[in-house]
Amino acid sequence: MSNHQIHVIGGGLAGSEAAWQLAQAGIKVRLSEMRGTGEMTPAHQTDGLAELVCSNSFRSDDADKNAVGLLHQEMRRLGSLIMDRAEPAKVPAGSALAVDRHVFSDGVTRALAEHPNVEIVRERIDTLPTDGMTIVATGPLTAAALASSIGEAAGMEHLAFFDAIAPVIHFDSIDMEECWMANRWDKIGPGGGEGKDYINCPMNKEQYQAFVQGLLDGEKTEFKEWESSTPYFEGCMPIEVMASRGPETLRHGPMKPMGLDNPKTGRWPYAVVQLRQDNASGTLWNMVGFQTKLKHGAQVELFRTIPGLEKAEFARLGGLHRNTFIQSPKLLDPTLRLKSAPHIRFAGQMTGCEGYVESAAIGLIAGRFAAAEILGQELAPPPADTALGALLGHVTGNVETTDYQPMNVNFGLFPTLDDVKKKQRKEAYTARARASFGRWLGEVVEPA
Ligand SMILES: Cc1cc2nc3c(=O)[nH]c(=O)nc-3n(C[C@H](O)[C@H](O)[C@H](O)COP(=O)(O)OP(=O)(O)OC[C@H]3O[C@@H](n4cnc5c(N)ncnc54)[C@H](O)[C@@H]3O)c2cc1C
Repeated sequence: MSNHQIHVIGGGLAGSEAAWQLAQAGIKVRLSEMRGTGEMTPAHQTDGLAELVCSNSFRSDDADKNAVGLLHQEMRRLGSLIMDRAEPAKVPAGSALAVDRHVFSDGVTRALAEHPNVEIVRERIDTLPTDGMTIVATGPLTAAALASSIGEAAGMEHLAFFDAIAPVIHFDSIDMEECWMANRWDKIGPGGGEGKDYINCPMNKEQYQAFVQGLLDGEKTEFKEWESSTPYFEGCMPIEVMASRGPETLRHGPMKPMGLDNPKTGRWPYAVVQLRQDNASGTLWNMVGFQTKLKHGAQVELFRTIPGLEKAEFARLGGLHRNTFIQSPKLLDPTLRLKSAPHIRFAGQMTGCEGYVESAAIGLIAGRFAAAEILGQELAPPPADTALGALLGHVTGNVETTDYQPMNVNFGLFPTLDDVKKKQRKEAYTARARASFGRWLGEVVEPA
């Protein structure tokens, strides 16, 4: 079958889902996957499509109280292959959806191999196609030649080789009695304002020393050899690496107290942890300079010792891995097409979503957008108050971020519901999303 109508590059979570959506819409797909030719990414271990490279969990399956559970539900309503093949591969994991990774990957591979509209070709693609409709879904570990071809098309400065990420916290879990808003030296930023852009969490000497010790002692994620060859970005050094350089290093770096008068004491604290607004609505706040490779459990335990963050809820925890992603809000249009070359769409983690489910979800909607385009139909993006719409908004720039970084789906990406009591807010978000998603589905034209 060489008369394909679309070329999907990468048979991971996103590419498999995109290919499935297209095939189900009656479109002939060529799906190129380099594994199976003797090539391997540094993290994959098999030739199977949609291989899960690390944990075997799709996280919470609770569609009433959890944003990723809601995303599962929306994907199921759209006939997701990933969600469908997860079902028979399920292993017990409480309220989470976890799978036997081999059963799961075999199921996805078989479904695509048996589909009459899909041709799976084991080949490595080294350059972005100059014509023909294409979806690029080659993931965070995109092979080097294609990564540099993408860099040329996207502008090299837009292709990030990402290393460390800092945690992001839900605003309504921060104790603002303990913290205060201020800029260093009360400086007014370029965007104007009152010089009160940052949330500052004060520490005394004992708290600081215990915190530094906690960083040094905390359990770290071990990295494979390949990660040691990926250089850190300037200014993106993991915090525990800085802490290991000396007890005062952090007090002269990201935890510097200078110019930050605590209104309770009228003096600078011994050290300060600063949080910077991460989204336009102010529901998410980023821990400035706190990129880390501490294990997730160790991060939660240690960061909750910071005054004001005792009850912090994390929208994202810090992490470190090689990650190729593009500055999607700048480069892509609302249907994930590269503005400078609209025959190319991007999908999956390449677009700056984070996680298996999110990558598959962006693959799903990229497949649907491409199918609609080929069939001459209109497909409006899902509404911003649905999980899929909120995630797509993060990727395509409907939600403004001060610094575009990969992110899991979470309620902080949804339009706010301030008039609902905090206890009932999660259910209110999901109820609103379900109604909105249902209305949108009503408008989606399914192919005959
Ligand atoms: C080390 C590591 C650990 C992770 N752990 C987790 C975790 O525990 N939980 C979680 O939710 N997420 C995790 N992630 C994130 C996870 O990888 C992604 O969320 C998800 O797999 C991305 O889906 P994707 O389809 O975008 O990319 P992938 O699933 O990586 O698929 C991309 C595919 O493209 C292929 N490919 C690459 N280059 C080419 C080329 N030039 N030509 C042809 N094919 C190519 C690859 O072989 C691969 O099959 C981890 C990521 C990494 C790197």
